[in-house]
Amino acid sequence: MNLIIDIGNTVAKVAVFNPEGSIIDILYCSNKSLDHLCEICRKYPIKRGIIATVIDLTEEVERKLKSLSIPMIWLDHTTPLPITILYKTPQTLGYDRVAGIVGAYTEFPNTNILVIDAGTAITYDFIDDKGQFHGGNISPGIRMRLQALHSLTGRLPLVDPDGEIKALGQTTEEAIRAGVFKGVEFEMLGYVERMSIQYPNLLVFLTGGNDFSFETKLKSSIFADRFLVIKGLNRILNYNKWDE
Ligand SMILES: Nc1ncnc2c1ncn2[C@@H]1O[C@H](COP(=O)(O)OP(=O)(O)O)[C@@H](O)[C@H]1O
Ligand SMILES: CC(C)(COP(=O)(O)O)[C@@H](O)C(=O)NCCC(=O)O
Ligand SMILES: [K+]
Repeated sequence: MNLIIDIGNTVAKVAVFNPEGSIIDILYCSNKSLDHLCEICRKYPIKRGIIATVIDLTEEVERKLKSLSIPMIWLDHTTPLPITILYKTPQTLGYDRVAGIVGAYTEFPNTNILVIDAGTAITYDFIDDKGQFHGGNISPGIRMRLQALHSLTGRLPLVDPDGEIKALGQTTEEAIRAGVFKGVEFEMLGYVERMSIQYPNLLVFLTGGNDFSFETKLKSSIFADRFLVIKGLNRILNYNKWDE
């Protein structure tokens, strides 16, 4: 079994994959403590693992990871990948972005793909049908936008993301929630429409912890897969198998 650890800015995902590449278990953990790590390692016969992080690890997490008795890959810009990275600063590129792209390209090789990862931040990443990752863009996530409207203004409240999303708000709360969610939706659809013109056979993946319900025509051409990043990490781990 493979142990996959994806540490994001909000939450860590700890998953177990079987040799056939199916997810056997996945737990959401604190990215400050990896509180479920020991539990999942006791429960399954883990043979090897991979970890990708976009934050500096706490001492507690470092200690827990170093205490694992299995070989671990610490994904960085030197790790061999099944794709080509054309990004000009691979050493600062987020490993969750790399993993998401690998996950998508593994599922649909030789295809132009846009991966949208709506997490703490929202990332838009493009890989071409030759397996070359061209780069992408970074945009504030849902909670970040709600937080910014509250923190960076005098009177706006901190609005909960859960609630009705109207086309046009008629209260302050509705106006903020609609402004954030519709803003994200139109931003995403703008990327999809613009890139679909440049790459007619473009496939679009939507992943990340935020839930979206698209009410527009493009909904059909978007593959939603919450587990794209961990699937990509599993692919990278298997691509670097050393005990064969
Ligand atoms: N169980 C959860 N824990 C934390 N955030 C969650 C959860 N489920 C959904 N979210 C939302 O998704 C965002 C985190 O997205 P995700 O991609 O899972 O995390 P990260 O950005 O840390 O990789 C949060 O900002 C929050 O809006
Ligand atoms: C853009 C991100 C913050 C997204 O992380 P997440 O929202 O998944 O926590 C992360 O990919 C990151 O820290 N990137 C480093 C900068 C770059 O990718 O160029
Ligand atoms: K993420």
